[in-house]
Amino acid sequence: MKMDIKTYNVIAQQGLDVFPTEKYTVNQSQKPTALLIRSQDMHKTHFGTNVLAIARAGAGVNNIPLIEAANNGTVVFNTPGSNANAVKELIIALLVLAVRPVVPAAAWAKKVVGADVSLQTEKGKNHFAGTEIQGKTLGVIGLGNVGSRVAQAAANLGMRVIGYDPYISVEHAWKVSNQLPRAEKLAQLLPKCDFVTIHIPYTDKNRDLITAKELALMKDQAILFNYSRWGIVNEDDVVVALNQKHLRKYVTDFSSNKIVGHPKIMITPHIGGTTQEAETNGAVMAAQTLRKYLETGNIVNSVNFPTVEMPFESPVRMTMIHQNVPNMVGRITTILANDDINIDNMINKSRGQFAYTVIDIGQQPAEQLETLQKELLEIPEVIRVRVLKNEF
Ligand SMILES: NC(=O)c1ccc[n+]([C@@H]2O[C@H](COP(=O)([O-])OP(=O)(O)OC[C@H]3O[C@@H](n4cnc5c(N)ncnc54)[C@H](O)[C@@H]3O)[C@@H](O)[C@H]2O)c1
Ligand SMILES: O=C(O)[C@H](O)COP(=O)(O)O
Repeated sequence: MKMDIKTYNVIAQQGLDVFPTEKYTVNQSQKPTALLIRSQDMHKTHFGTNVLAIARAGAGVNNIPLIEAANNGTVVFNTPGSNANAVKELIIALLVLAVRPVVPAAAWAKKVVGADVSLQTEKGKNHFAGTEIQGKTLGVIGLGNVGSRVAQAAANLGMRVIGYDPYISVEHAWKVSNQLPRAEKLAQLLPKCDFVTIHIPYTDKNRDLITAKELALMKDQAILFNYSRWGIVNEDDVVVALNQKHLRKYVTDFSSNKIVGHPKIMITPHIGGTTQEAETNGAVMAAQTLRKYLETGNIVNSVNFPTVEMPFESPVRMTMIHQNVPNMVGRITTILANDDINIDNMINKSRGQFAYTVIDIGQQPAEQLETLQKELLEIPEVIRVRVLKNEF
């Protein structure tokens, strides 16, 4: 039977082309095998136990209930870095647009008409003087895929850059230049910066990271950019800081009733990752990750399960999603031993309260595999058991 992939949001065709039609259908079943999504709010969208995996083409996964999905036996993936360049380029453009009145100048120039249009337009330039970003200080909160690129690009343009990321991964720590000054605390970064840009995930910990207290620490007339998510910046406090003429501008990808229409707030409609290149990268990466998991059980780029990669060399593979409690491997292998099944290869890894075990075995009659699957599912802590046939 073919596996069905259900899509939500706009998914680039190049991503859908990753699924060969001999094995997959797209949006053809009421009970899809997996979901391929972008910002669809999965907290409000029901997905059944038929859903083995959800791939988010993009970075942010606050739209997906990760623990509930794991308890449902659903592995969730994202596509780290797939749209980071798109966001980087936009932030650089917005930094310039925040200090050069390009948009109002162009709007004004459009309205100048008449025989002496060239002269009149030229005369108007004095009303549209700006400043430069070179030599100014940019604070970058979060030095992951987006933040590290923004920091490097801004430094290349002659800005002084200060980074802040107390949780930086080893991978990103290597990517960020060791010349980049880092703040140990947010309170050290904020008073030094003319611009502050935020590139962190929305989590419970990061809710209201920027409130009146942090805004008060910012330099007078500083400009704040939020291209991360709603909720990280307290909008009531931002409006107060703008009205008190302390903060100069707030530039964000996320609109709301609290900020829309404010003269010092520039809002874009969540377009940070909306370029053809980023949409293609994300869709292809998500689709490839899904295929790998569906066909081999291997997990890469998951946000609720550990990375588990083992070459699929035996005729049959059993994968088990279970709670991370003692003696699971013992109980699983005892069932196999009782059924007289020899293990060719196995791996077990955990992440938080969940774990994943992969066991490769020789060819077995279909009925025996069915019985084995049932027996393994009888272990109360086992959430899902899959049996995969090696097709290569
Ligand atoms: N506007 C858009 O279209 C758009 C596009 C891409 C990403 N995003 C948002 O930006 C976020 C970051 O994207 P990314 O690809 O760089 O993710 P990433 O996972 O590569 O990097 C996030 C970084 O933030 C750091 N971090 C977490 N909490 C922090 C905190 N309190 N202070 C400082 N650093 C902290 C982490 O250690 C990590 O290095 C995403 O989660 C998403 O919400 C938005
Ligand atoms: O987290 C992300 O990757 C961005 O916010 C992009 O979201 P989108 O795929 O809905 O444009």
